[in-house]
Amino acid sequence: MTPAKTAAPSAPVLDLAHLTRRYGSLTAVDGVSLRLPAGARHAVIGPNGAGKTTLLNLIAGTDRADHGTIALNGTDITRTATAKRSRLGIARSFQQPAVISELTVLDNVVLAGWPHHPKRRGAWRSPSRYRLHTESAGRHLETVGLADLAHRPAATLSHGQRRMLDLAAALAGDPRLLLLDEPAAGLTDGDIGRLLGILGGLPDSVAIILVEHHVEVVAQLSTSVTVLAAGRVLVTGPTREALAHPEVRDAYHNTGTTAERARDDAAETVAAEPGAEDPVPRVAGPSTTDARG
Ligand SMILES: Nc1ncnc2c1ncn2[C@@H]1O[C@H](COP(=O)(O)OP(=O)(O)OP(=O)(O)O)[C@@H](O)[C@H]1O
Repeated sequence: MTPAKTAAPSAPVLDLAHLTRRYGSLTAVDGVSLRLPAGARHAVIGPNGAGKTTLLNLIAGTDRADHGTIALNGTDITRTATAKRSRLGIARSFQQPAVISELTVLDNVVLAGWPHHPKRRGAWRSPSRYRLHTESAGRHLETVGLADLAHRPAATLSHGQRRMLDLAAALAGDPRLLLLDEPAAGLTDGDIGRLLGILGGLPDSVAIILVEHHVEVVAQLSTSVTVLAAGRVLVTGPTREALAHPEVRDAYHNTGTTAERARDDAAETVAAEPGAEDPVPRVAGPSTTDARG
């Protein structure tokens, strides 16, 4: 009997090699290599149009790379369909929360978790199976603080609550890798505090890649950062060092208002940390970058 092929225990949760995506003459993602260990808390930042969302799309499978490879837990998924990637453990939230307003809060999460459930067949025909789905969905709503609103139509939620529901839906498949696209966008300070608490409380079994302009969120949640500029990796390294890197500040300084704000936030955040006056910058070259923080 041939033993089943299993990934080595040390296999990174995600291994991107020379990932490239072109749209006509524009190279949106340009030779990005990145290796993330299990349980990583990794942020991707950069100016508008740097290729951050495109990178998430390539990892999730909603867009295809022209060149390069993607491995999840040691398995090549470069050509794997989006739905299968999702069943393999990749989940994502969107810049605009993907919430179905006509459904209840609970049923949004039930629906998101349904393709992942071992007893998914016939869920809508069997009350007992539907109950299994709702129990699991209820736990995710508790995680994001929406359990009390489970039976309300999603249409009645505030923007912040819709973001939390989108997060609960992403968690519904018990992902190994969670891709978050600007989860703090449009949130109040109170909502951002709640978001930080929720994401900070997720178990290490869930690795997170966070695309975020809000640098305080990046500084608090991530242990490592990749800075993209024009599709290329400008810097990858431990969060404090990456945010303090002079090229990062320059890159942000030369772009629009969001980037300038992020630069200023970064400077303040870094300055507030002990030893911040001694950053040890590390610039990533074109070779694979290990993002252990
Ligand atoms: N489907 C597409 N067709 C053509 N060009 C695209 C497509 N998707 C993205 N682009 C272009 O690729 C570049 C990278 O876009 P992307 O959305 O990944 O940047 P981003 O870093 O996420 O920006 P933002 O911070 O504004 O969300 C941009 O110039 C964008 O206009």
